[in-house]
Amino acid sequence: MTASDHRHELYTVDQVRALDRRAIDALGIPGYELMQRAAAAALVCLRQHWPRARRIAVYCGPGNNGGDGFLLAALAHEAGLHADVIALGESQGDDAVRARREFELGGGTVHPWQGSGELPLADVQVDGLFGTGLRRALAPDVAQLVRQMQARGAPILALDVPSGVNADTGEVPGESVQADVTVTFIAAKRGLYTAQAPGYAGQLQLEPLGLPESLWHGCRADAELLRVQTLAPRPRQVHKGNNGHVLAIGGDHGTAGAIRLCGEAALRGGAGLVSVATRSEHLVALNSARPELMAHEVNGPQALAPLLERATVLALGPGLGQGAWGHALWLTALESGLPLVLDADGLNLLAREPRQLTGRAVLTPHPGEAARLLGCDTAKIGADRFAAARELARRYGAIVVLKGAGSLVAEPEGRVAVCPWGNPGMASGGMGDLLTGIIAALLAQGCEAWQAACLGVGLHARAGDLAARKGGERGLLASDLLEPLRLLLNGKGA
Ligand SMILES: NC(=O)C1=CN([C@@H]2O[C@H](COP(=O)(O)OP(=O)(O)OC[C@H]3O[C@@H](n4cnc5c(N)ncnc54)[C@H](OP(=O)(O)O)[C@@H]3O)[C@@H](O)[C@H]2O)[C@@H](O)CC1
Ligand SMILES: Nc1ncnc2c1ncn2[C@@H]1O[C@H](COP(=O)(O)OP(=O)(O)O)[C@@H](O)[C@H]1O
Ligand SMILES: [K+]
Repeated sequence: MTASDHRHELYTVDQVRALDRRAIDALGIPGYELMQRAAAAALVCLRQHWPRARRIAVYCGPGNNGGDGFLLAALAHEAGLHADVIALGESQGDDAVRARREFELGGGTVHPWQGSGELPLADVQVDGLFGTGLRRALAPDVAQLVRQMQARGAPILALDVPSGVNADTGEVPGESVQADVTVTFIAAKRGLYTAQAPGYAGQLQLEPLGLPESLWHGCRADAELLRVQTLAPRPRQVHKGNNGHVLAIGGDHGTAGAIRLCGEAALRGGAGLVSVATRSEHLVALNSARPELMAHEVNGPQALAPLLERATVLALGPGLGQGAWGHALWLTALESGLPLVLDADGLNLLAREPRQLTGRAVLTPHPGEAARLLGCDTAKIGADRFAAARELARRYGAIVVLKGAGSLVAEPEGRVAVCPWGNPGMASGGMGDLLTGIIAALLAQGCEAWQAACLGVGLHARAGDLAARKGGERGLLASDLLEPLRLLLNGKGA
């Protein structure tokens, strides 16, 4: 295995620092050498993305991220590019000071940033302000610089991390550079893939800097990136009874759409049979819109009982409401002990009446629902989505999908996977109902809860990307994902 095989592993900032230290102390590669390798890799990346660039402007902060910037500017200058360097204050630390001197010895001039002023013209701007050392929101004068860089309009290559993004959590506590490309060094930082970071990192490129495999021995990643996965082909002789029977429960007065989308997604996700337990007024519409769904009038727990006997998996919550009807069905469904996906009001009821879930259970909260389940505010969830997802999984004894850009899948023992797909077109009503149905269908076909959640989240997000590629992000409807979902599930359309 080579270092490049670690690109699906995600690390915390502390872990990346430990890897840096190990490269220096155990492998004997000086920090300055790593900085030189980072600068050289970044210049290659810059020239690959912008082969016609002749003038670059490099913005350097006081730490080692700035050091990377100075050395990149020195290399660019040697290669015949015009490189302007703008520095935030004095450089700190031996390597950064030496890098700055190297640039100056090569004939370069460093322009200190005075808090205001014109920025140089450039074909590409390089962000070497802050990397993994960012510890707080950018100060007003730095935020002003970032706004001016952005207003310049030239594309931005961020070194290691877009300045302003917390590489551990993906949180952006104030202003941040919005990069077109981020070239990140040695190991993938987990925070670049979730929360607000995906909106700032642009295209992510990992450069392992030629470090040997032995660097990773004994260093476990904190999380992993989801990979493209599909199910094995179906055996020729299967019948519908082999593919499970999903019972979708929900659709109180006025919310028929949620349970219909969930049921349709379960069908398109490959469940053998899908029943819907809902209010009587929805039956005609459900039957005529999607005759393959078996819609049942359920007035209360007694009518639910025979449906529970036939079901193998439950999708509990879309449009369920939190009134007496929804609550009674929720209790009866949970008591059945069937494998289930719990979403929407199914989660809100769980927040009201907390309990450990047993057996195969997947919870799919968005940050608002997650906050209710943990008894905190939504901002706290966004401040560390990794911690929130892990705590939810532990507290409720279930697999948890924390939705939103860079959805996380967490299990009670602490394993976390991050979804690199999906797009802002998916920020529209009904998308979550679809995910519930897909995961339920995968459980029904025999997947374990972790596998169903990972595969379901990946298929849902990739279906969203495929649908958006066809017609654009704005105006994307949840039901537009159903056809691409079917293609991807069968290994087509990628
Ligand atoms: N080590 C290695 O082997 C390798 C490291 N590499 C590179 O080094 C980077 C990490 O370097 P780093 O640790 O020096 O941190 P960096 O991101 O430059 O920032 C620290 C400085 O910023 C300051 N500061 C922080 N937040 C601030 C704020 N909001 N507003 C204002 N100031 C703020 C902070 O000040 P302090 O908080 O200490 O007061 C300190 O002065 C890494 O991302 C990669 O690019 C590569 O070369 C490969 C090998
Ligand atoms: N900006 C985005 N990038 C990627 N995925 C997104 C984005 N916005 C929403 N999604 C996905 O769409 C789904 C929305 O779910 P949810 O908020 O429960 O919607 P609803 O309640 O309307 O069904 C989630 O799977 C979420 O991860
Ligand atoms: K940076």
